[in-house]
Amino acid sequence: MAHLLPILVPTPAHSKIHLAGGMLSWLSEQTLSPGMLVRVPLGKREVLGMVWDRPTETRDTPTHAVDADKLRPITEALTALPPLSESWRRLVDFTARYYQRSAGEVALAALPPALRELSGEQLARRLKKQLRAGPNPESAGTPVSNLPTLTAEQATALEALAQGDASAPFLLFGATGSGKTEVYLRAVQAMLARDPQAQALVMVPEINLTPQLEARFVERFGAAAVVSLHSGMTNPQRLQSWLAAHGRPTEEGEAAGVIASPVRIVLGTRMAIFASLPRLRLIVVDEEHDPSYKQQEGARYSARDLAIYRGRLENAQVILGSATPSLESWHHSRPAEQGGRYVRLAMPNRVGAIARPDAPGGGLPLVRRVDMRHQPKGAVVSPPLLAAMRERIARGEQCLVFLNRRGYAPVLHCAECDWKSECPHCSAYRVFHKIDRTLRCHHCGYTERVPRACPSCGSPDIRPIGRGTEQIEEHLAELLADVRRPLGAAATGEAGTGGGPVRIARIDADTTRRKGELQAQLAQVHEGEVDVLVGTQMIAKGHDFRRITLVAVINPDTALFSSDFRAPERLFSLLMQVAGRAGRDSAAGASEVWVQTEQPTHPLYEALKRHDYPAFAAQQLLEREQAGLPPFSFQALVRTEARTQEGAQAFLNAASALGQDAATPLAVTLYPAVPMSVQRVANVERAQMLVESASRAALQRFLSDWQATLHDLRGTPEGQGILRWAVDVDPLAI
Ligand SMILES: Nc1ncnc2c1ncn2[C@@H]1O[C@H](COP(=O)(O)OP(=O)(O)OP(=O)(O)O)[C@@H](O)[C@H]1O
Ligand SMILES: [Zn+2]
Repeated sequence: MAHLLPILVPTPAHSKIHLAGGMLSWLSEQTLSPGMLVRVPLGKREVLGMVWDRPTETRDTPTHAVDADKLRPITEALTALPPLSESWRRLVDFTARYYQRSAGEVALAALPPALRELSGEQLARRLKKQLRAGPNPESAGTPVSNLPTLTAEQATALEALAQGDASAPFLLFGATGSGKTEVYLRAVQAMLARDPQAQALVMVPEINLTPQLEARFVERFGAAAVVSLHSGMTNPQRLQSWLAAHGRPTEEGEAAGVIASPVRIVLGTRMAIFASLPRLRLIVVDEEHDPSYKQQEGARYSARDLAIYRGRLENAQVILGSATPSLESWHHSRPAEQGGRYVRLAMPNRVGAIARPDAPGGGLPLVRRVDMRHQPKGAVVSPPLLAAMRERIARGEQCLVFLNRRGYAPVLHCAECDWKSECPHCSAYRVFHKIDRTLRCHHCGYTERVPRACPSCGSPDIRPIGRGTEQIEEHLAELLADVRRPLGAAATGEAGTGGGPVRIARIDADTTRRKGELQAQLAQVHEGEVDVLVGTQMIAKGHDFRRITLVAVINPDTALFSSDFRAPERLFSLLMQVAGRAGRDSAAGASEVWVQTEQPTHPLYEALKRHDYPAFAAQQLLEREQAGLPPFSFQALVRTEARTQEGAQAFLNAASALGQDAATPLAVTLYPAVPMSVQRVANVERAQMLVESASRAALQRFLSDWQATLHDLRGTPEGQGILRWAVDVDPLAI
């Protein structure tokens, strides 16, 4: 007898099936349990699908009308692969519901792309191969012997973690260099020892931090115990990691779906939150405040927030770690009497400082502000900063110069006619890159040779305005041309280049395009072959540089005046992170952070000077509360793209008018449509509309009812001009 199976398939975002949750029905001769992969005919194509749970009254997955004549059989079932777990499926359901997408889209996007290509037979062969070749991950959890002695702060935090249960997530609030990674390593170790089957998931915000983390975990637990999952991997590599984490069927129990030896530790970026981890017991989210945890297309999920949800589903302990937590997480970790739900663990001191209690400020660098209003006009690097850098270099120490803007200059300008290097396709300027003499749009990629004369009036007097990392690198080379590296053996690096000229290196997206370049450049810094490192936020976070004793921030002020209410939070955490790269080796002399600013008394810099995140957070939260902003309210953005700005806004305003009756009783506010801050990209006009409520439940309720309205609008005159629209729940950039 044939069985009727509900199956999730990937569906185009605006189709009717999508609205129905992306679920359709097919016939199958075998009974297949939910979570199994199948290949099914869909229209003229054949696609990968996943058997899903039957909708129940309690779960409001809409049922798709079944037309008996049109029912088709599945092509095949990929029975070699054990089904995805119940809690994995509930994670997908939740993600789809919360972020207003279809479960089909979320589920299929969460699988490694290479799975889509494999037939049942090919997959079975792969699994057999992996079974034969695979190491035995069960041997993991017995780490190397000579572990560092824990600091008192680390020991206290670990004790609390050991006593905690999965019901309350932890926020590990640890200064930069306080040894948070060691806490993660020990927490994972303890979990693996306690439960011989347990799996741990450790997430970092950026791919460029995974090799470093992987090295530390592999060193501790052995290569067999660890796999990585991130978008920098090839499809076959990703499939292999994914299968290792999912576990294979035991040789005897293939049909029974018995899983053997899934790998114990998965390290990854945000996508790893959807890894199949059938025995997940611990989730670590490092640098939990980082905006990279938010997916910016498709289902716009926050991997940090999903970690909390998944922890609850799987009964797994969750540890969020940061020196500058997101204000949301900070607020959740207020004392329980005040309604806090997370447990806050503080590690205010650096590892080195604990060994040397005389070190001031917990071993954190001294922050100095340079008032740029009192410096020579036009100075890019102020004289006192330059003098300090020369001194450091002469002593064989390294300096890091941070500027969050790549290229040579953000604009090229004609003094004669006021022409600027605007992008013809975007409402933005093209950036001047001197190295290859190009003008490049950082939004659409449009690139041209730099003109010899002004394209508008022909004047040869065209000049760069403002500066990027390329220019700072060039400028510093001139300013430091007469400085020699010291001759002492300790400071000359492997290459023995003492007495030679100063070495300046630049690390940003332009210097690290090719695979391996970033790692090679970082290695040079670690080996002491570089005296001055210039870079963007790419070098600001996470790296454990041992010889940097001076960090300079060239021009952070612009972020103080942004219209985005999260700009100060982002700036503060970026500055704390970059400051955290200085003086990580306690053996080095006192380290410093120099901030060049025209607003030296700004409260943000005052708090930075004291390394006082709690004071900064308290002040920001007070402002947010008074203004009714997150975390005291909940937001979603609807974004549209159209050929004209009027078209983009017309859709939003029509949607708003149609939603008003439902919004009012729920106390949901619909704001007017506005152009996005970069209004036009690649000749497409963009607009957005904010939806806000003091209640998360009310906002959710409104959005899910409103979805159908938005879908239907596409067929009306107001919807005609629209190319795309999307809902972003809990948006990070407004
Ligand atoms: N108990 C310890 N004893 C000696 N060294 C330690 C100890 N714990 C950590 N370290 C070392 O201290 C340095 C800083 O630790 P780690 O990188 O874990 O800091 P972190 O808190 O993650 O910093 P950041 O937030 O800046 O990334 C590392 O080189 C690490 O090996
Ligand atoms: Zn452009």
